Amino acid sequence: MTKLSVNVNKIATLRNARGGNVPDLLKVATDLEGFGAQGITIHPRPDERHIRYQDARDLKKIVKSEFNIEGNPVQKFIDLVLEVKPEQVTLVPDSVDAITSNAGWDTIKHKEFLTDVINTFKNAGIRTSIFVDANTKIIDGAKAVGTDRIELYTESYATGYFLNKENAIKPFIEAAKRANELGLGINAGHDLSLDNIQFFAQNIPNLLEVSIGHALISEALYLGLDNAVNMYLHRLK
Ligand SMILES: CC(=O)[C@@H](O)[C@H](O)COP(=O)(O)O
Ligand SMILES: NCC(=O)COP(=O)(O)O
Repeated sequence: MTKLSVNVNKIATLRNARGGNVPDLLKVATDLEGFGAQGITIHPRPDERHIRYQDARDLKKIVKSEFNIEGNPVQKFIDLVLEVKPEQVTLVPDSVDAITSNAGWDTIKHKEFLTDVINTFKNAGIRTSIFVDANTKIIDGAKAVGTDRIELYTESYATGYFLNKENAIKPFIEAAKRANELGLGINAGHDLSLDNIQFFAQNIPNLLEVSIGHALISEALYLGLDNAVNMYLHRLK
């Protein structure tokens, strides 16, 4: 079964727009779990434009499902993750000024750095995942740096889905096949939506987890959070 982890960055974006506590991020996270979400994901960015570092500490106290913290492992992020100790940390190579994540790791070029950071987190008992493109050489490199899992960066799948979904998913099937051969766990995320999730989950063997934020929160404006979560769970069965 593929777990659904809901990324609550957009709830924090909305809250920060007025500077108060509406919507209440902690209540939303608890309610999402009540609706069936099997994980909560956050991606604090250095400018704290949505998730604040304090949110990570506060969420840790109330999240009962799997807590996943994503981000670029700059020292401030590493310190936060080691303090909060989520179940999973996902390393993402995003630049400070990126609007959103826009690339996976070059696991060959950054082999030494990734090996070092992954060791630090694994020694602290935190499962590691690294954000990667669907490329078999990069997956081989992911194995070499010692990560427990990879998170497949699905933007190209989501963009290609409406043009030709068979073509769009091909590299992801290849990448997943290699990851399975190497014993790497497989997560996926970025621009997954109610439109494209079922085809993805049906075609990727041993897909352990998807983290979804932007589309799910947008869809919930029409459907409500409870319905949106349950529609994803139904498509992931
Ligand atoms: C790694 C990934 O794809 C997501 O975490 C995405 O980057 C969400 O971040 P934003 O909400 O800042 O776009
Ligand atoms: N890791 C991907 C994630 O958390 C959510 O990405 P998106 O659904 O907001 O594109």
